[in-house]
Amino acid sequence: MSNIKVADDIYVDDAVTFDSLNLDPRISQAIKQLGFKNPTLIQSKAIPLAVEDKSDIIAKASTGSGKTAAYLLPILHSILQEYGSSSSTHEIKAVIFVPTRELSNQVNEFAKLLLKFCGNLINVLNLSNNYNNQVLKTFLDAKPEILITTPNKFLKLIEGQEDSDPLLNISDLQESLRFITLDEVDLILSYGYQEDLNKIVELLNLSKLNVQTFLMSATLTDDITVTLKETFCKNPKILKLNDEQVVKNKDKLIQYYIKTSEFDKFLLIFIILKLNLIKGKILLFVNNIERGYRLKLFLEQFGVKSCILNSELPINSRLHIIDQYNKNYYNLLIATDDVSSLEADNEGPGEIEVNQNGEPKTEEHESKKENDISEKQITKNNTKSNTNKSKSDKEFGVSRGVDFKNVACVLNFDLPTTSKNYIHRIGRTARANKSGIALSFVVNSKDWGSHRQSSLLTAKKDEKIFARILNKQQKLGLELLPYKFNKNHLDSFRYRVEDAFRSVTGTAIREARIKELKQEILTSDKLKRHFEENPQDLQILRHDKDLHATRTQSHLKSIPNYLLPEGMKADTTNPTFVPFNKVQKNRKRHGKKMKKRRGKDPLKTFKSR
Ligand SMILES: Nc1ncnc2c1ncn2[C@@H]1O[C@H](COP(=O)(O)OP(=O)(O)OP(=O)(O)O)[C@@H](O)[C@H]1O
Repeated sequence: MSNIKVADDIYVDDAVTFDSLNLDPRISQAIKQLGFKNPTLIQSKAIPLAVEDKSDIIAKASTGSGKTAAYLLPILHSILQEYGSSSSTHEIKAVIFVPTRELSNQVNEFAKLLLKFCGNLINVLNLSNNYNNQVLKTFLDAKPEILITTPNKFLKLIEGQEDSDPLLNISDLQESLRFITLDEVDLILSYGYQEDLNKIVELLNLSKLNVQTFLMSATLTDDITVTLKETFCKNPKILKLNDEQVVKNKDKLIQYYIKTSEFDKFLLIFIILKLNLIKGKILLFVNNIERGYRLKLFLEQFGVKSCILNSELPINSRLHIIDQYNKNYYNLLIATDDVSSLEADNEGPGEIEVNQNGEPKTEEHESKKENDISEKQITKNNTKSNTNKSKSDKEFGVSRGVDFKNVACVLNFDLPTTSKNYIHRIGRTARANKSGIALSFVVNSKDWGSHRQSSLLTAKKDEKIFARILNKQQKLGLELLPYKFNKNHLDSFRYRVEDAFRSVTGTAIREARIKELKQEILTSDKLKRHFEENPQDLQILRHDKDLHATRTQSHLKSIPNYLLPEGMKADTTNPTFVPFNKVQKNRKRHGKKMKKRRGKDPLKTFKSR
């Protein structure tokens, strides 16, 4: 059996078996091997409609409800039915559009698992891999049955570019294409791919083709549905399976919040991590890349290891980080959920949009003269953090679609800028029958801007967004609880936290960012070939190494006994008491182990070819 995670019980449709769906036996065999016993609700509804009625499908179903298989299974089954046991000629039959490279990779991996027993009958090409034109041409000439791509990449292939002719021939495609999927369709649109999609539809002359479409998302507004329906579908079946499912899941996911000032977020995260208040793996979201490094460097001073994931890192590193996180190599992943690319909430009146800096746009904001000095400075800081945006990957996204495994807690260090994105972020935990918590820091409006270095533009609207989040969750019968802790403990740690925070200067952050980038580029490009040949070496390559961009203050790494809250203090009268910072001993042993391993570090022994 594969070690792939299975969907949460609440999504599974016990009344239907995979056998009753009469899928091709080669696929049924693969499904068995994945350990999937019954289809999920969205699968049991969508598959017969797609396979037997050949209907177009528009599906709105919760995160983690198995939407990927709901469109992949009918597509694979139909191609296999057409090919039978052999196919003399390969043809491009399906294009799966995704918003991000992370998702592209995930769909690719999943499709390959489903095709395990099909030999080379159906080939899949993941276009998020950076192939050069010659290699790409060779791959495309082999006519892989399924292309997984962002709309922009696909458009380049059919339109050609300044320096190259189109790599895909439109009339061939018009002849062969049978399926189009838009996965996480609303995100595809909010990533600015609408224009690309329009051009693709026009170039392919889609309305004249006999193509079956699948439009999938967890959050799909009626407006989007109407627009897409007209452009892509012919009499689609619309399946909406969200909200009741979320409600059923309410015992598994507990949502907390803490109202705080901006600086106290750093104090809180220090306490939560250093006092081990959350058990298990944490996926922490910040709203821009600079924040991620600031937090990493801040935590590093207390000996708290973390790993960074953002759009600036090369795609190979990003995929490797997600893979290692899923294999439990890291306890804390700091992911940048770049709010400038996030969509606005479509909640009717009071709807908000976000601008380049992640600042929610409102009429009031647009017209207001920004004459508040502190606000100007914060704007400058926040803008600076985005100046490298051109170098970052537009096709990056982790709050949507990515199947992070075993996340015990989603921690919104920075609150998202829309309630919709909140739903997507918290959907990364309490998956696959596991329970989880979501904890969100909400900045009090009155405190916003009072501490310039820790301030973030998007936090100015935290209370407004939070009200919307509460409202949306309440409609689903869910609640957000205040996270209870003793506020007096904050003050005893304030001095150390301020000290550590001061060391994380703008220069330190810039240096850390460059250092990590260089490290990751080296990892990504030069070592790619080495790792292809020696996959076992990948295990040694960790992404949570200290960046050491700040002055080291070793006294900060452990908490003196007198600062610990009652109950965590070492009981010197009791010889069996295990003190809070017992890890020191293990760390030594661990250190030895690492020393031994270091000899094998491919970064140190690798010779470029
Ligand atoms: N029938 C099934 N039985 C058990 N597990 C399943 C089944 N179908 C899919 N899964 C598993 O459920 C998990 C979630 O599936 P998937 O990623 O397709 O969900 P999703 O609806 O696309 O979620 P998101 O919107 O978060 O991307 C995956 O780990 C997948 O392997």
